[in-house]
Amino acid sequence: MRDFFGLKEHCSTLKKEVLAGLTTFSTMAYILAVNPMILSKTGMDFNALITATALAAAIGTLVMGLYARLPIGLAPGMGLNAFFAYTIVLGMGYSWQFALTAVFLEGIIFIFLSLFHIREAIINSIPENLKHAISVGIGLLIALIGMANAGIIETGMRHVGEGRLEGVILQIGHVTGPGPLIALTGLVVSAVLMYRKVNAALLLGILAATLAGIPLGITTWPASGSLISLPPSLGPIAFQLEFSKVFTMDMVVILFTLLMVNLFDTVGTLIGLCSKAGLLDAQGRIPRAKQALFADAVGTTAGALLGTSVVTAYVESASGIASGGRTGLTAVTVAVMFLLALFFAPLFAMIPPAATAPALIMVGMLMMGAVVKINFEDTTEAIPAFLAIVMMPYTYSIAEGIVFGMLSYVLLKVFTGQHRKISPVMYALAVLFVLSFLLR
Ligand SMILES: Nc1nc2[nH]cnc2c(=O)[nH]1
Repeated sequence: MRDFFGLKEHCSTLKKEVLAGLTTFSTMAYILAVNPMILSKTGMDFNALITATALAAAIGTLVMGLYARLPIGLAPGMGLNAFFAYTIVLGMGYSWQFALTAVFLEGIIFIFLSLFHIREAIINSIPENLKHAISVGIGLLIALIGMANAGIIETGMRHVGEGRLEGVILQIGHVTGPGPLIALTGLVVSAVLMYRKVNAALLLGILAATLAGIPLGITTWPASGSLISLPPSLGPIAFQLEFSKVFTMDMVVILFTLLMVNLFDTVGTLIGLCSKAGLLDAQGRIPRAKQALFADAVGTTAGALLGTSVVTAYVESASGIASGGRTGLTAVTVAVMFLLALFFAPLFAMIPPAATAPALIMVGMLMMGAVVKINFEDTTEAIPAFLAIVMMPYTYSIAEGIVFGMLSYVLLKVFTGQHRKISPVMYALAVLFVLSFLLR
């Protein structure tokens, strides 16, 4: 097993990898509660969605661990589950069965794209500075998710004179409330342990925050009184595809959106995570990229059959990488935990979202470190990098950040006479991005 995962070659140990897997799982586990909450808005069965979410995550992550052998966890993505529920079903008026069919077709197209090396060509065409910018932007985005989960920041209103109120996108939350208080407690615990080079720093921060939530009343014992239960049946949502409206313009637009967002989210996440783990090769390429993309595609296709939205590589995997995870064994641990979670749903539901916030915030800080590698002297490099960085948290989307970074890169290089620095793949992507804006 040590040879299969290459533990020695990566200077890692069994203990380190399992701990890393537990850390990543603990930062991803919220999806077991949040994904069913979002997708059930379409009328899908909530309990069946818990099982579908856990199984889809386990399948995608297992392929990542055993086939791509990378320390990355997969689960239904938070951007595309909202697109599934709020845009396709509630906005455009389609059935959830139609939306699942779109996800299924997207997964199949992805499998073909990864077989023909197209996705790798796209990944490898991204310029060096933008790759660093992607890591930094993802860091800011996941710190933002953590801060918002904990209630340290929130949307709100401010006075603009004469008793009038105006909406503000972000403001400080009630930092003395229970959520922010346990998050800040966990943050201090994690930060001190990280300084002392304790591998489990992030996991222990989550544990400390969860315990701190008991006296404050936000960590509560399950209503059933038991921490163990049998997995809910998949019956109401599995294998419910509906092919009657496949050949429509709406399906083309939906498929194009799913493909673009999934592709760039996955690509950005893989680059950011592998760079953090020190796994990129001398040319800055992802090891076993084809297999990693395949894991994503298989997870999505299986997920659609089980009854959930697009499965993607999770940026939260940075927490396990930060605690030492370097090989597929980390991912296998995450997958096993998702399978176990099927029986311990009440236990995982006990961890309040605020308690996972410290890990997300600390990981954001670690990913920000790549900022020193960006060339800020040449403005045709610095401006695209800056746009990619800030647009990720501002739009709450890794994919949008990459689009802004890549489009501005192509435009600036062309208008400053440096068009030779742009590869044909970059030109093709720029055209596709413009098209995707026009089709929205
Ligand atoms: N990369 C990535 N990470 C996530 N973590 C939670 N949701 C997502 C997502 O949609 N993409």
